[in-house]
Amino acid sequence: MNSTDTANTASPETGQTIAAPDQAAAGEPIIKFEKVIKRFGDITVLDELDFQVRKGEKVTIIGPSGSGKSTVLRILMTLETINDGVIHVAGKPLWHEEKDGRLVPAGEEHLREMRKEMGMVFQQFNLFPHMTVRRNITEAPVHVLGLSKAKAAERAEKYLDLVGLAEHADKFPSQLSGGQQQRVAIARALAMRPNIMLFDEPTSALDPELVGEVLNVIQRLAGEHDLTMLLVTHEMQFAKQISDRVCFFDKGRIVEEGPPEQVLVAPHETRTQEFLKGFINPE
Ligand SMILES: Nc1ncnc2c1ncn2[C@@H]1O[C@H](COP(=O)(O)OP(=O)(O)OP(=O)(O)O)[C@@H](O)[C@H]1O
Repeated sequence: MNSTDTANTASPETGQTIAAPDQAAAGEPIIKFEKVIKRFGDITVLDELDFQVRKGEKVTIIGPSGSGKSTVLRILMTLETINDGVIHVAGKPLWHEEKDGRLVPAGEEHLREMRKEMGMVFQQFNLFPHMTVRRNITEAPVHVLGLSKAKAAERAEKYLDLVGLAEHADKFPSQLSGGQQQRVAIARALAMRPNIMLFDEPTSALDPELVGEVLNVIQRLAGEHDLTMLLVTHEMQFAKQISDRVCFFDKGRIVEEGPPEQVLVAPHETRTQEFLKGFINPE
């Protein structure tokens, strides 16, 4: 199928036929959710979600517990499937692939390729405890990207330096503070050179005095013009500083979105106003 063709597609889970959008047209957003439905049992977590992120944009998702924020990131990272709808990442369907001119549910190889677009930083760091910091960072570049050990080690050094941990390469995660572990996790994600970085409440497992060092690293990354960032956080002041756009999620839909000065400081929607009452005003 060329870039102007359209085709009918089967939903990855239901097999239902859905219309396929145009591929990779110029100026397309790097992330595009179209009428995405995600259910866990009887609960509809994403309810026909339409959501887009442009290349290089820094977008923060806020919202009450259970509103589907983490699910959006986990679906992008292919850790959760979708029940219906279509997602495009970098102009390609994420959960579908082309076969004989039709979009069909994606196979493992397609998902593996698509994952290379994204790096994710989790709440709980998720480092390999039995590997040194260096090995945590070189593992995927060697085994997934096929880099030589020497090249991967060079990369690890570069990104450890970026997160201010160059001298800790030979330590094990248990020898580091939570803030340092999270910075290693950021270096590990960056070492795959993703176009998109996903952050899922990266500071919520940290003691308050360790939050700043992680936010500083993320803030520095936000200065990277080409890196697209999608961040779930409850750090409203931080969201205000780094975001081009803030999306307020509730019950699997975007209730309000716009520049941080609007959504976080002078929200239009009552639900956004109610939610933000629980936080210190980020003005
Ligand atoms: N693997 C799963 N199995 C069953 N239910 C799940 C699963 N993952 C998430 N859920 C449910 O989906 C809903 C949305 O979860 P999600 O983690 O996306 O919310 P969230 O907005 O990120 O919330 P929080 O701020 O508490 O992390 C919740 O009701 C949650 O219990």
